[in-house]
Amino acid sequence: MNTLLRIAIQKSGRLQEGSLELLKESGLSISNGKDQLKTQARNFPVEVLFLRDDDIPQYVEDQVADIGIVGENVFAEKKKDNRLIKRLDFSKCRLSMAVPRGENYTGVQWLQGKNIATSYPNIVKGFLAKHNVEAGIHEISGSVEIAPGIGLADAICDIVSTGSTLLSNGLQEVEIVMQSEAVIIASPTLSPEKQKILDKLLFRIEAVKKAKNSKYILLNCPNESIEKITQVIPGMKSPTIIPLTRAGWSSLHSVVDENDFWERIDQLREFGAEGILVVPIEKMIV
Ligand SMILES: Nc1ncnc2c1ncn2[C@@H]1O[C@H](COP(=O)(O)OP(=O)(O)OP(=O)(O)O)[C@@H](O)[C@H]1O
Ligand SMILES: O=P(O)(O)OC[C@H]1O[C@H](OP(=O)(O)OP(=O)(O)O)[C@H](O)[C@@H]1O
Ligand SMILES: [Mg+2]
Repeated sequence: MNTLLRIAIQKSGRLQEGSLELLKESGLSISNGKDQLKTQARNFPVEVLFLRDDDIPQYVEDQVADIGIVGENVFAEKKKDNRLIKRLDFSKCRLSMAVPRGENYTGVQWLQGKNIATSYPNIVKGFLAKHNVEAGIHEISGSVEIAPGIGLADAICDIVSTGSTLLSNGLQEVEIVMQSEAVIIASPTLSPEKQKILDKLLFRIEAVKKAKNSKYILLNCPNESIEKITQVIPGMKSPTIIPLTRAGWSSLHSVVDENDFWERIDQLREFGAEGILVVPIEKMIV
């Protein structure tokens, strides 16, 4: 029988779309019917399991799944026998402490002797121990932000992204406990056949991730600026230079990092670049 790598992803929720999109952009042809909990890629030796995200670390530890995509917060909370093998740049959020607005929060010591509602008791325990604070932990599985308002707790520790849930529940964020994003976790041991499939998949994922963080850039510039512009956008090896029919001018093609994109554009314009075109890159193999 042919070996299949089993990948567990969230059935529905905040991670589902990003996880499926990543696998599809990596060239895997996957059909996901509404109530389908298991499917095999048509063109790659992979089987996808659709599960509750909280259960994924256990499935990976038990080797029911070989790898899984979860939030780093869930990986840290569950403390299962999993390896974190790749950060994926989506579902970015933070796990934060929040207290009712209007409370005079003076620092972590404020939490001493208080009650904290959270779905992440292990992470909160670790945070409190690190700061030598003793507090009660009230574990609830959802709608955590409601807890102070109904007298269930003095503070909460939950996921924050835009902060709008905190705002609409009259809470203020006071401590960032951890930053999180979607990650790939793997069981500690994989057979050589499965490891080979995983390596192939990780290579593709890296190409997709790099492409998302980069843009292809084309511009026209006077020949005397080529050297300076090359220093600003060196590209993968070096830019491509194509002479224009207009004497003394060239077209320069390169790759630019999404993160410092606007800064680079300003520098390029200073050096006389004109007709700048910026286009997305679909895959990038270095
Ligand atoms: N507002 C947000 N912005 C960005 N990422 C988020 C946000 N909320 C949650 N996440 C990330 O997505 C993960 C899944 O969140 P979701 O709310 O879908 O979980 P859930 O309700 O526990 O789902 P399930 O039904 O699978 O148990 C979280 O563990 C976190 O890493
Ligand atoms: O800072 P914000 O942008 O408001 O996001 C934070 C909220 O997002 C998540 O809940 P979600 O909306 O996924 O609903 P859930 O309670 O069903 O998990 C999380 O549990 C927070 O409540
Ligand atoms: Mg869950």
